Amino acid sequence: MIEAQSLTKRYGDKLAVDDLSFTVETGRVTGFLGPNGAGKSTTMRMMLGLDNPTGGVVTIGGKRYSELHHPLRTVGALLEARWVHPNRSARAHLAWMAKSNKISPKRVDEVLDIVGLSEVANKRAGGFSLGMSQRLGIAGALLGDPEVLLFDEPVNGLDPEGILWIRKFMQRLADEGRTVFVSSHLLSEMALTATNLVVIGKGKLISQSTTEEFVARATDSTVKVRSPHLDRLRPALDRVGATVTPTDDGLLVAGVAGEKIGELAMENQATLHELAPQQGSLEQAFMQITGDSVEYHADLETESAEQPAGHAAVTN
Ligand SMILES: Nc1ncnc2c1ncn2[C@@H]1O[C@H](COP(=O)(O)OP(=O)(O)OP(=O)(O)O)[C@@H](O)[C@H]1O
Repeated sequence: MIEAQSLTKRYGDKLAVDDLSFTVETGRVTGFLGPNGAGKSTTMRMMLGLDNPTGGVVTIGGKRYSELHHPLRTVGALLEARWVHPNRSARAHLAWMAKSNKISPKRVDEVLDIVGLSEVANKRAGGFSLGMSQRLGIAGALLGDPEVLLFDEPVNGLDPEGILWIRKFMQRLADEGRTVFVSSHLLSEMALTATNLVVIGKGKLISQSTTEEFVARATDSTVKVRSPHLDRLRPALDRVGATVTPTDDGLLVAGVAGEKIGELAMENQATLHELAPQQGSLEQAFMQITGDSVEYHADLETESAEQPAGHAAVTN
């Protein structure tokens, strides 16, 4: 289990992580979600003792990183910029890591096999594709057979096959009883990968819950309404304080239950052609829960513009 308590990191004037408290459970994939600059990498660096908190503490299995006797046997990490000597083979790289961490050399071939790199084990890592490099990074993280694994934006830049592989692999690690904590700014990716979510924005905790709860909380109250008499219904909805968004063929109504909308329609003699609670996507939930956070909205727009088709169109 990972536990952050009032974790804070200040860089000069910039509060990168602001009084952040959350727990990450064993045997699950927990997504660490937030837009670029939210403080995810900084938090992960503090978990790994690569950065010192300005305040608060983060522990892994009850201990700070600096207190771990064999860190690599407790926590393995794949950080964004993983350095591998380009002329070294995958096997040589892992053998060097194993040696410097007093891990049996036998483990090198085991982890190469686990990540599916056995056939290219003697090839130069410099010639590896991004997907293969990520696998090599994961092999390194697994060397000490750790209970806890941290992945910082592991699918960034990967093709669909690479993304699928990482997703399944993380699920397998969690099924083995490990704690898997994975950061991403891709909400739709997290909806498919993580059962739990820790969501942050501007260094602060926004939400900690299961992915299902996170989506349900925001989307239960959104109802699609179609009616030939919207001119009569809309003012009534406004009067009860509903948030109304016009769509191509009707309205999306938030903040008022479907039953109440039905009653308002009857009272105002508006025929209803459709009254449908919406099963929202994680993106919608995110927008609702983060409210008017400009930073998030900007990020979501960029994201939907950048994501390949099929990757963005994921609902829960
Ligand atoms: N070494 C540093 N010195 C100064 N500011 C920093 C440093 N590292 C991070 N920051 C700032 O702290 C904030 C949080 O950055 P961080 O990289 O942790 O966010 P992130 O959520 O991981 O974003 P990204 O997805 O872009 O990596 C940002 O505003 C960043 O510019």
